[in-house]
Amino acid sequence: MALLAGLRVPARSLLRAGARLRDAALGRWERAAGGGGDGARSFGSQRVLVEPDAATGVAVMKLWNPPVNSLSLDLLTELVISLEKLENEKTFRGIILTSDLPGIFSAGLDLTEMCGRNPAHYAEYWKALQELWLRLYQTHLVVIAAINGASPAGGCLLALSCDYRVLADNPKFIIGLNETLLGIVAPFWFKDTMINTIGHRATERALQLGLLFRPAEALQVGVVDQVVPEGQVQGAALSAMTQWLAIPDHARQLTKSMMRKATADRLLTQREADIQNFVSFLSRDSIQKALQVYLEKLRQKKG
Ligand SMILES: CCCCC/C=C/C(=O)SCCNC(=O)CCNC(=O)[C@H](O)C(C)(C)COP(=O)(O)OP(=O)(O)OC[C@H]1O[C@@H](n2cnc3c(N)ncnc32)[C@H](O)[C@@H]1OP(=O)(O)O
Repeated sequence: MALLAGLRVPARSLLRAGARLRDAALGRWERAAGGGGDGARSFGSQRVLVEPDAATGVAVMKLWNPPVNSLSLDLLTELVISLEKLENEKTFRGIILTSDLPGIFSAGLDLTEMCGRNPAHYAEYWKALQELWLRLYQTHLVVIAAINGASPAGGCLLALSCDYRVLADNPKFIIGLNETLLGIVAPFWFKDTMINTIGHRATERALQLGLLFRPAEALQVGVVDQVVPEGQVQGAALSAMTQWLAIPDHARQLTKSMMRKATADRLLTQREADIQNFVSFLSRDSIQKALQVYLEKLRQKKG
């Protein structure tokens, strides 16, 4: 709780109010001044701020969906649009993906999109998630995750879909695919993305146990490539970017495609079936109950 003009106001409400104010003030991020170097203007949407630097060809993409950057339908849609926009600009060769919320990279899929809705909504939501993953995983741009906060489940998937991961060293910044802890199952393409990063055995253990790794463990198992002190994440990501961008684009892009195509194709060939699986899984009473109990626990945590 925080004290405001003699009233006791929950800290979270203040954060939300502040968030709304900032949103209004920035006019959906379309700031005339722009944050990018070389005269490039910031652009983006309500939940995704893009700071392009035309001089280096690198854009910093910041997630901002308070309170925890959960991957709501809106955020997924806005991410796809921002990514597509950068891909279509010849000037850009790399993206640093990070969060604009303190202490949170992304809390993963938005549980409120998965609870108490109708099958059509679940289908639309899952299709949007597939869309984002397919685009992020296969983009010809170099994408480096500057993970400056907790990154469970879908948040971890986002990071794993990038080319390189830098994590800030804070024991609260856990990362992993913890779906089993919620009584749900990580889909095959989440699993494949992790296998491609840390191997089969480490993935099997991580997925069955729903492991959320602290920075040192995440580095050891290979979920992230680098751990740096808090405050140095973006700088370290930019340094890593220099190395990636030193490679001729065509050679690196063809290699990326060669490494990732089979995994992406596996989803592409069964997209509709994957949506139907998700809808029917989520429509089970037992799953709805498990998700509601989990969400309730999260809500009561601070009480
Ligand atoms: C069925 C097929 C499988 C699909 C695959 C699923 C993938 C997923 O991604 S499922 C989502 C998994 N995510 C999690 O398990 C993370 C849950 N959240 C947390 O552990 C924590 O919130 C945190 C570590 C990310 C941040 O902690 P903290 O800063 O202490 O914030 P609070 O826990 O107090 O949460 C604040 C606020 O946000 C709500 N919330 C948290 N996570 C989610 C979420 N994933 N979706 C929707 N809402 C979320 C939380 O309930 C609080 O709400 P209020 O009480 O209304 O303020």
